[in-house]
Amino acid sequence: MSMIAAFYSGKSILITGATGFMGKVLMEKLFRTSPDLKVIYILVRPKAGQTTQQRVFQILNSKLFEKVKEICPDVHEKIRAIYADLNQNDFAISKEDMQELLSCTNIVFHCAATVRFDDHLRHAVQLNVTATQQLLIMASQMPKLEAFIHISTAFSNCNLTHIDEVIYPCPVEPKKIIDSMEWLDDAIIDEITPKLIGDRPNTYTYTKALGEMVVQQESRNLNIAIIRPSIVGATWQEPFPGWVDNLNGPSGLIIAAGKGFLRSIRGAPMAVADLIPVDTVVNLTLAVGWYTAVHRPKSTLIYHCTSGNLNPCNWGKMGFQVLATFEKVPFERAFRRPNADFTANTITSQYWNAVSHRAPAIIYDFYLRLTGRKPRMTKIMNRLLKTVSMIEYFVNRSWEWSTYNTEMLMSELSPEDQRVFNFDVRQLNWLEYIENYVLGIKKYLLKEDMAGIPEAKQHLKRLRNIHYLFNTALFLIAWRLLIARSQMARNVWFFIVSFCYKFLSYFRASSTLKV
Ligand SMILES: CCCCCCCCCCCCCCCCCCCCCCCCCC(=O)SCCNC(=O)CCNC(=O)[C@H](O)C(C)(C)COP(=O)(O)OP(=O)(O)OC[C@H]1O[C@@H](n2cnc3c(N)ncnc32)[C@H](O)[C@@H]1OP(=O)(O)O
Ligand SMILES: NC(=O)C1=CN([C@@H]2O[C@H](COP(=O)(O)OP(=O)(O)OC[C@H]3O[C@@H](n4cnc5c(N)ncnc54)[C@H](OP(=O)(O)O)[C@@H]3O)[C@@H](O)[C@H]2O)C=CC1
Repeated sequence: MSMIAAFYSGKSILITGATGFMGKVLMEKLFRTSPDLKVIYILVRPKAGQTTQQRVFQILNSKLFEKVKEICPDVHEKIRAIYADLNQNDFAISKEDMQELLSCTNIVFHCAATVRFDDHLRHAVQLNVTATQQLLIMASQMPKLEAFIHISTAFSNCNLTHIDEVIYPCPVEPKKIIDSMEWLDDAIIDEITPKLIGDRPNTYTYTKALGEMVVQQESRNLNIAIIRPSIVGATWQEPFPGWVDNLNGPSGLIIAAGKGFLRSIRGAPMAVADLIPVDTVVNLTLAVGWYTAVHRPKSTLIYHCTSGNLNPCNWGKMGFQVLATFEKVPFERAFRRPNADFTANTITSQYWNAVSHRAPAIIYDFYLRLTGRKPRMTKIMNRLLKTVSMIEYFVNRSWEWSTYNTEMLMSELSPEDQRVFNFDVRQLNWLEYIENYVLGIKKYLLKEDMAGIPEAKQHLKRLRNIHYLFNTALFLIAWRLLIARSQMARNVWFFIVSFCYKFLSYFRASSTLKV
């Protein structure tokens, strides 16, 4: 019997960010391994015209929860969706709901965050810092609370190259930042943002670092742990391989490459691609919840959930495998044939941006205009290039994260728990994982049918022919213009033509002699 699964039985668990990528996988695993848990409270806001209940209904009816519904048929009754907006005071939770949360919660998993790299500092601070502080104040009023698990990111200290499982202080105290966000206007915040974030690349990593400091400062006598995952990707094994439902991290860029929009990224092929499957992160999170509650470590432990030091894979290898998978299972209706590359050189990268990204978009928009349609490709390309510029920081560097606490925890687990809550990335086969990731993107994100693969391959063949035809035409036009203008080009041209003529005459003569 798994000790971790048994621990969560009968428990009331509060999850923030349960409608997000990681939150859904966390809920799924909890229900699947501990179907006897008492209740999962989730803080949800209405979104995109859906009420909180409709959102929960949609999640439970998704492919991800198919297995859960077999194992835990009353899953609908065990989820209690509580209306909440983490941007508001007291999260806008009603008095009755707040009372219930405070008196019943045993474990808190705090996953909610804004993960946008370019979020305005005010909003990023509100969600990643102030909301964390408020949640900790709530947690301190929960008499039955056994553990509070905060999800941070391995990149919260990406300004360093070697990162230990400790909290590094930021120059300005989080409380001062929180206070200043209340009275500074947007223009001034915009001005001071680069100075505040310093050598971090964006407001996301900066506010996640502040969030960790808040956790440390507000921990009081709570049992707290922090998990720092690196780049979270599709599921490795559970509940099935390749599940993914958003465009964050590499997923959106894999689509862009597979559809032929993305042809080049300024990135170092040898830099470590520190990806970590979402089910691995969830397994570690649940193991940490158990360990923190049962063993009550004296201080707040930080767990790095990374792959680089135990089982490294670099961007070059990853990109190569992504492209190899496109050969077998191409995406439908590609704009161009997938053929992306990592370029370390800035000038080469700018050249490819102009030739392989912007020029085809302009030509395609011209074609759309000619055929009476609305041009859209330049807009798509600009957005893609903006996204690429934001991730460049992460694909041009390697980091080293120490994983002592994570390895210590692994050794504390029973063999059964090591199997059920496996977070040992040494067992991960990258080539298989990446192939399943690409397949998962095709199935669960793009919702493309496998039956369409022959047609997709046919389409790629047509694109290849158009590409050859286009290049030949372009070459002939350029050559024709050149020989019209330059004597030297004309000389070269006559030389080639006479050489070919002599070559052919020689062969004709020698074959006649043989006969
Ligand atoms: C030898 C051979 C080699 C061969 C090589 C071949 C290569 C082979 C191929 C490639 C292989 C692998 C590649 C490697 C990649 C590495 C990734 C590393 C990531 C590292 C992250 C690490 C950080 C730490 C991790 C963490 O801790 S946190 C998680 C990370 N957080 C995020 O990933 C949020 C990002 N996003 C945003 O920051 C915002 O999205 C924003 C982008 C500002 C836009 O913002 P905005 O312009 O306002 O517009 P949106 O409304 O947001 O979106 C507007 C439109 O763009 C869409 N779109 C949103 N996103 C993305 C996205 N990603 N990718 C694509 N599209 C996206 C959205 O669908 C909407 O499309 P539409 O619906 O309009 O059609
Ligand atoms: N994805 C990754 O690569 C990595 C993620 N992380 C961390 O993991 C955690 C989970 O990330 P992930 O699941 O990928 O992120 P998602 O963007 O998928 O999910 C974010 C969650 O936070 C919720 N949320 C955001 N704003 C509010 C709000 N105002 N009120 C209530 N809920 C809100 C979202 O709700 P809604 O659905 O309503 O928007 C959603 O449930 C985050 O803390 C992130 O920093 C760390 C490393 C890597």
